Amino acid sequence: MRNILGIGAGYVGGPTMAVIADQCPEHKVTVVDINHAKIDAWNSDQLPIFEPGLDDLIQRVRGRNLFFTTDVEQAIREADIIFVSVNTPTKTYGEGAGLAADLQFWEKTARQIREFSSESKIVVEKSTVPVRTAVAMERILNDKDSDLHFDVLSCPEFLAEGTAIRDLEEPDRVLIGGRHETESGRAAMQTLHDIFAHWVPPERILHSNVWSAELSKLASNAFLAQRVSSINAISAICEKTQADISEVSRAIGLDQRIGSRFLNASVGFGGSCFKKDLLNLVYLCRFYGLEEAAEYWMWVVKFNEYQMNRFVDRILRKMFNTINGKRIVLFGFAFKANTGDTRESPAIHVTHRLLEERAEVVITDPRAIPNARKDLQGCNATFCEDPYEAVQGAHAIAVMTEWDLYRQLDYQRIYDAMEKPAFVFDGRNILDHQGLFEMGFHVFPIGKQALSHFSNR
Ligand SMILES: NC(=O)C1=CN([C@@H]2O[C@H](COP(=O)(O)OP(=O)(O)OC[C@H]3O[C@@H](n4cnc5c(N)ncnc54)[C@H](O)[C@@H]3O)[C@@H](O)[C@H]2O)C=CC1
Ligand SMILES: O=C(O)[C@H]1O[C@H](OP(=O)(O)OP(=O)(O)OC[C@H]2O[C@@H](n3ccc(=O)[nH]c3=O)[C@H](O)[C@@H]2O)[C@H](O)[C@@H](O)[C@@H]1O
Repeated sequence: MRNILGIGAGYVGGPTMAVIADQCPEHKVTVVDINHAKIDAWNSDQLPIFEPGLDDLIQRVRGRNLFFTTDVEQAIREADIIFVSVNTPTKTYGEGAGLAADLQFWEKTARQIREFSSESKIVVEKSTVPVRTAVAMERILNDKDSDLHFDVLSCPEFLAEGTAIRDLEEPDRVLIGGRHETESGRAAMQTLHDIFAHWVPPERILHSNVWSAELSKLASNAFLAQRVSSINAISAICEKTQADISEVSRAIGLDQRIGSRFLNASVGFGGSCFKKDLLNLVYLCRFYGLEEAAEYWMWVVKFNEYQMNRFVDRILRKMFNTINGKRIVLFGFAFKANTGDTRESPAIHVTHRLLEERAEVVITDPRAIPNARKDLQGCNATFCEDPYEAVQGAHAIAVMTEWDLYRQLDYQRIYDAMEKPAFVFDGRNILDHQGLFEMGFHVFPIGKQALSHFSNR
């Protein structure tokens, strides 16, 4: 039996450690966090995050070989292997503000590990960190005055929210970056490999040097974000030319070199990581004097901002250049479906812009209203669980999140409840546009021809 510890009980730490506990019943897995309320929630029936399949998983393993605690000191003392999944947000102060990753939580964790350890341990970077962070960690951990030795491995996490449990149980790959050149480095990599080998086929467990593993994580998110910005750039030209983005996505996605996934045009990408990791990559490129590479990745972020603004500009233009006093209902506030997470959600930016135009903004979402309330503290938006109630007297609906629920609503009932002309701006292209148009709505999808009852004159 091994004692495995996870530090950080957030969107990554909680689900990741739960899957390890489930798949490795002979090991004891402990998860610690400095946030007491979060640990209390993990120990209750109201988990701190919503993720399909998570409740059942936690029921199965909690108290068996998975334990949540705030006792950092004891947990570190007992652990053989420590996975660190603390937050690494964009720095907001000093050198690199607005671009670089803020590693203060990571460094504090490393110092705690050193302080409370009386035996050598393996430390695994699960958090997304800048390339070469492991060197700093090794230097902090491997104090010259101590006989203890810490091997630092990079094992970046690739799960996506909303599908986290499936992604963890059936990963495309697990990446283990370590120091092949030393005996203890090789042994540490093998120990981590053996944990994942409980359920991940060996050909999907890749070994590399630490720097490649760290950089692969930033590169992977940069490519995914770039793909969304690329399809969104094509959506803009579709709207001008009567090409249809769904038809274009399908056509290009059938080329096996391109692939069909992740080609959905949208109001823009959100989530806690794409922008943060792109900015971090930009910072690193600049740090190494690669100005052109930095500019290249910066454009992915800039284009995403343009796409969100384009969406609001269109609402304004189509609603006769004024939305002052008009009730606009956002269908969805989460940054994607099947999560309550709203970090960097395009809905936040869209709400602020609509409020600047003095619209009356009403927000509905099946999971994200508690987070939306926090994001919009001090703003004049209202929240409404029931979409039918939200649309009473509304002038427009803007679909922000691709929840299935919104496909299944009774749109005739909604149309009847709204002011006329009634507008739909589908920021996710999930609704039946023709059907809505036939009911009387004026429909504005992304990257497709508008279906409007007004003549073009
Ligand atoms: N959210 C996601 O889908 C993914 C996130 N990542 C990366 O994983 C890392 C964590 O992300 P999230 O789980 O979303 O963050 P999160 O904010 O949900 O969770 C981080 C947790 O670490 C805790 N923490 C901070 N310092 C601590 C300390 N010294 N001791 C104990 N606990 C401490 C915080 O209280 C918080 O609960 C980030 O680097 C992120 O880039 C990677 C893949 C997916
Ligand atoms: O490092 C991370 O945090 C994670 O970031 C993303 O996962 P996540 O942000 O949870 O969700 P995605 O499914 O990637 O969606 C990100 C954003 O892009 C948008 N998106 C995605 C796909 C698409 O075709 N179109 C589109 O607009 C989504 O709506 C969402 O706002 C990556 O997919 C994960 O591999 C990675 O581990």
